[in-house]
Amino acid sequence: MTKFILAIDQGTTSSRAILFDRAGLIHGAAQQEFRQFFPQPGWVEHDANDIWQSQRAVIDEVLRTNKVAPTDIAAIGITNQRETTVLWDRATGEPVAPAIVWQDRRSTPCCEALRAAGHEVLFQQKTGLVLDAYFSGPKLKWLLDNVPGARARADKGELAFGTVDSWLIFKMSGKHLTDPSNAARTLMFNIHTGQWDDELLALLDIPAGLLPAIVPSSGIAAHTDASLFGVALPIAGIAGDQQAATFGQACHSPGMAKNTYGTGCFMLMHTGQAATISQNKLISTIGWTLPGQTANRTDYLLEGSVFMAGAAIQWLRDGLGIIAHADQVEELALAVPDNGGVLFVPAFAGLGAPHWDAYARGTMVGMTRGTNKSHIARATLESIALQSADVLEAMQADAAMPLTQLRVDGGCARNNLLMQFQADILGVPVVRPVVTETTALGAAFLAGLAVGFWASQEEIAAQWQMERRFDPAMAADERVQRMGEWRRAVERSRAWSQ
Ligand SMILES: Nc1ncnc2c1ncn2[C@@H]1O[C@H](COP(=O)(O)OP(=O)(O)O)[C@@H](O)[C@H]1O
Ligand SMILES: O=P(O)(O)OC[C@H](O)CO
Repeated sequence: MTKFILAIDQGTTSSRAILFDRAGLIHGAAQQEFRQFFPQPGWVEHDANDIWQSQRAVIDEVLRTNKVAPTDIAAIGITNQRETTVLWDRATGEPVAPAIVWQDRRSTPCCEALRAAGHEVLFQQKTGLVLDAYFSGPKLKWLLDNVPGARARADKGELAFGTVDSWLIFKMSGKHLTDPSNAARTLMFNIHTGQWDDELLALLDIPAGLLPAIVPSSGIAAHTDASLFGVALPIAGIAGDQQAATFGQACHSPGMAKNTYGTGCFMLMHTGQAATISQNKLISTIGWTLPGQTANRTDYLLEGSVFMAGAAIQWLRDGLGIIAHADQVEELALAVPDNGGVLFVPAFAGLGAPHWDAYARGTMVGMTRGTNKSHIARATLESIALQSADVLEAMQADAAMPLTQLRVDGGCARNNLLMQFQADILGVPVVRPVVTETTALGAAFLAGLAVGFWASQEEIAAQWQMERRFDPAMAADERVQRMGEWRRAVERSRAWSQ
């Protein structure tokens, strides 16, 4: 009897492979960082071969170090950094250009031109997204327009486009596939019909022949080439990393939400089986598609991304040098009873949801002669929670669903002071699970459901276990006053570099 699901978690800076047992607990994990390229200001690239080779290496390592045979694995689940765009030669399997990473801004002029031509509402209605360089379609157009010979070769059917899930599946199985949660991040995919959209493809000037076939997020999509593991293993789960984390946090029904506190913050709320198009500058996205008894069932999410969260803690470490390790920020902040009136808006790269102000810049206000580094540490931690509170407020205005608890994960979620302040400022309990590798767990769950390793979504949800709950302790009037102060600080940061 097989014992494990192998989750492949291909992130922006590292590739991970994690083995999960039937209890949904981690049996073993391996991780490897890979190279980042910044060839011009605003450009971020990966070598797609590095992505595959680092992923291959950690898969081998996790099997070897845990003495797990491929025959012990019931299925593989894949989750990945989203939007990052790979273009490769179908015949040789070699990339024709560096992969353009989600953070890369080079396709901004393409988005501005589409906006100027009046297409913004069409894109938002069909894709749930804002017309922004973040997403894959404009990145793919840039590659076709700028890599010598690429457009002609694409027209002849020689090339294939994919997000990172597609690329890894191609490398493992030779199949050209993606799932709706990844396709929904491209500005080329209609989230209501679940199909690539010809009208949007025409506006972006992208030939449909480049695109992968769409398969459900949970279901046997392909088998690995026998040469990889000696046996053909089913690839049975596929989802973008934030959607996978939402699934792994068992946010399976409307109104449930999770927030991942990593470099940035990604808050996603389940909104049911029809898309809610945001009126408050959030993104609507597909969470996952599960096979149903008669038809596939698609679950939709609202998403808000905050650009600077853990990155602001890294700035305390690397920019100011007031801590040596991220873990020290809690102790430093606890050396003072409060922020001493200091507010910090870490808009180093502008503000993301719900402000979307590319010209906002980092701003610290309220300092006096008594301000010290502990106040700054405290204000930095508070800024992570306050930015998340802005996103949640927009979400609740869109979805009109009261939140009963916020499930949390990611590197900064280890910080108890931050989690308590998050509960206080939201007025909602914050709940941290035992397994915080929720991204990989979500991919494992999707794969395990497809092959009967787990019987049902209910069985999975029952495996979710709380490690700690933070109950709100702040008085309502103080909360209102603190949010008011925060709004004034955000106003001061806005449009600064314009
Ligand atoms: N104890 C802590 N308190 C606050 N932030 C922390 C702590 N430990 C780590 N971090 C932050 O967590 C981030 C890393 O989290 P992770 O989930 O691995 O992010 P990513 O997947 O985006 O690389 C770093 O930016 C780091 O500054
Ligand atoms: O790789 P991460 O964890 O930084 O996630 C990246 C997101 O998927 C980008 O949308």
